[in-house]
Amino acid sequence: MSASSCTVGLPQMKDYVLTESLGTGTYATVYKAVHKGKQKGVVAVKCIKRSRLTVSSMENLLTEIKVMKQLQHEHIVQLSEFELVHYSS
Ligand SMILES: Nc1ncnc2c1ncn2[C@@H]1O[C@H](COP(=O)(O)OP(=O)(O)OP(=O)(O)O)[C@@H](O)[C@H]1O
Repeated sequence: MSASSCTVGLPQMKDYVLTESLGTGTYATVYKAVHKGKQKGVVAVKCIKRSRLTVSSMENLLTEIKVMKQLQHEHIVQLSEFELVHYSS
């Protein structure tokens, strides 16, 4: 899959170019992205809207990240990394 050159309005990340939206959930939008260094190829980047998080949903999210980091299974998406980025939408 190739990266689109039009990324206006998409969150900017240091190591990834976000190319298109894949879907939106309660707290986040998930984008297709390409690793700039090409080592990781095409990935899904989940961008969580901080303004939508309550204290308890933030705690749930941190627990989810902790658990996802430990899971390794062929039928479960592998969490690669977690990064805190500020952007205006
Ligand atoms: N790894 C992925 N690859 C491709 N698309 C994805 C991936 N993860 C999520 N998506 C898409 O993005 C959407 C939003 O995902 P997200 O995890 O934010 O919410 P959800 O779990 O679907 O819903 P909710 O948070 O409301 O329970 C999904 O419904 C799916 O369409």
